[in-house]
Amino acid sequence: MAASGFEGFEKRLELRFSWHYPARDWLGLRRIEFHHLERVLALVQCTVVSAVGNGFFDAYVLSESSMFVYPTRVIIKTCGTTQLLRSVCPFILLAADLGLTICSCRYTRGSFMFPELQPFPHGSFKDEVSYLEDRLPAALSDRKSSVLRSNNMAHHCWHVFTATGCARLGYVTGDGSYTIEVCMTELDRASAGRFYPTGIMEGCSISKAMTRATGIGDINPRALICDFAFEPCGYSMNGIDGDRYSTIHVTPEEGFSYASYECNGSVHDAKDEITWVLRKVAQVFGPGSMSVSITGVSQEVWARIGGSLEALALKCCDRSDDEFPGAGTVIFRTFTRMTRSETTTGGYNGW
Ligand SMILES: C[S@@+](CC[C@H](N)C(=O)[O-])C[C@H]1O[C@@H](n2cnc3c(N)ncnc32)[C@H](O)[C@@H]1O
Repeated sequence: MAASGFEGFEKRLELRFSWHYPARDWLGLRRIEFHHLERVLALVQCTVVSAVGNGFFDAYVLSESSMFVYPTRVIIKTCGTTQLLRSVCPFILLAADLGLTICSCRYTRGSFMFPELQPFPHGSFKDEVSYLEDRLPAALSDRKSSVLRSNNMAHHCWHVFTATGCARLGYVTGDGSYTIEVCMTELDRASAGRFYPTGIMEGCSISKAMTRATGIGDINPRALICDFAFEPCGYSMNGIDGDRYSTIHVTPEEGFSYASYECNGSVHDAKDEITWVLRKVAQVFGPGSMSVSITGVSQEVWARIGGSLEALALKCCDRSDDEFPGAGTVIFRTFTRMTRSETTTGGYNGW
């Protein structure tokens, strides 16, 4: 790995809100004026590079990853040396002005490639947790922080903090919805090379050409894609499909290559939909290592996903699960590319 480079691993924050009775309107947080969002993002140290919305939510591609604003939920994911947690207090205040009270907070991230470059409080998980503990209202009393470890790949640990106020604040769990977060490193060089603009792409939008040429556009053909190509390399996209979002961010530079995929879904979706999606994601990037974290699905769904990645020569080398009060179970798996001998001898080590 390079001594120093762009930090691809994102920090992700999800804040959910409930209405003060009797206030309620169908736009909720989507009423926050754009200049207020820009001020919050300035604190985090990133900007909006493009935006799209539908009847359910607004999706923003940021200079460092993405933000999704639903009527009662905001998801913000930022990479590099951004200070994501500085957005917590402003969002709580902006929501309060609209009659919304925070009822849950979830913060997740992988292990940084260059932790020494992270500004406070992101230099350590302990500082991040203290920062959140100090700023969240006491009513979010069910709290837990945990690091789900990968024994075989020390650089693929999953850091999770949750705080909920449960039913008394209107927070609902167990509705069958889930979120998948995928982090991939050591991207196949040919695949990573497609995220550098080339002369062949002249004459049409570079980002659209990347979406098409890489196969990203086929992951969910129903989704409206808002994509962005960085100079001299790099790519981000948000997909919107009804109330579902998906997002991909790519750092293609050799030595610290990284790509992430994230989407939300429901256990009531077609049985093999998520399996197909993850297979396609693995095919697009050809990662040497891949971690998958899911909140809200059963072990049975996991077994299907694992079997399908194995068929792409990715073996599960670690598993770690943890229960979070009021927030459900987080399942974390890490995979590595099989060696040639493992693929020929069927080296699958079980799920
Ligand atoms: C696509 S952005 C999104 C970050 C995402 N979390 C990731 O690393 O996969 C990161 C890539 O864009 C490149 N890049 C170029 N200009 C950038 C900018 N102003 N801000 C962030 N990334 C930029 C980086 O070198 C890197 O390859």
